[in-house]
Amino acid sequence: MDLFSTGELVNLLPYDGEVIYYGQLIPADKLNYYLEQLMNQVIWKNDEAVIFGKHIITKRKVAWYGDAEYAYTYSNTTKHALLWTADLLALKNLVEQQTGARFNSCLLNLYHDGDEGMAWHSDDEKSLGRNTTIASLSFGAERKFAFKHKDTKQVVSLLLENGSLLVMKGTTQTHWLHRLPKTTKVTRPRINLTFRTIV
Ligand SMILES: O=C(O)CCC(=O)C(=O)O
Ligand SMILES: [Fe+2]
Repeated sequence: MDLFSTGELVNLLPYDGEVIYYGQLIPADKLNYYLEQLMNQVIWKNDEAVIFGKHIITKRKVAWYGDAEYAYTYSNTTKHALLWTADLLALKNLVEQQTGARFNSCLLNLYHDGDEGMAWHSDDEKSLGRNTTIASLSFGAERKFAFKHKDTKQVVSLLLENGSLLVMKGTTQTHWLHRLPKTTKVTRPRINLTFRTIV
């Protein structure tokens, strides 16, 4: 999907939030460069969570970068941000230019293949404030992404292409869950960057 030719940006959600898919933001000749750099330069760790009192370590890998060494708590565990690398700063600037929003941190996820995903959740932590804007940049394998309304249970889904940008804003996190479903069809890795604002 190429939305730049028309300049048309549509809200994918029918109500109670705003989700905008910008299509491919990263030039095709830079996609492999970024995937390789992110794979090798980012300090990846297995994610940890405490769910129903149980300590869980995910196969998916995560990293957190930002303007400062923010402490960030989710899934009952606390992480500390590392300072931006040159590549991450370049990507942040590109995303800020495109969206007109400003971000001070980024949560990165590495899914080795379709056997790894992320369950239904909203990014509604207190540290993000109300009606936060989150910009999601994807590299590598194309994956399906879905939203589900918390009350009506309506589902909206789309494909996140290599080099694409998706923005969630307004009341999206209050009213909608989102997830990255697992799939047996994908055998290649995907890296996702979610630029956020810690308030
Ligand atoms: O991998 C993705 O596309 C989304 C990740 C996500 O929802 C998150 O990090 O909160
Ligand atoms: Fe999320």
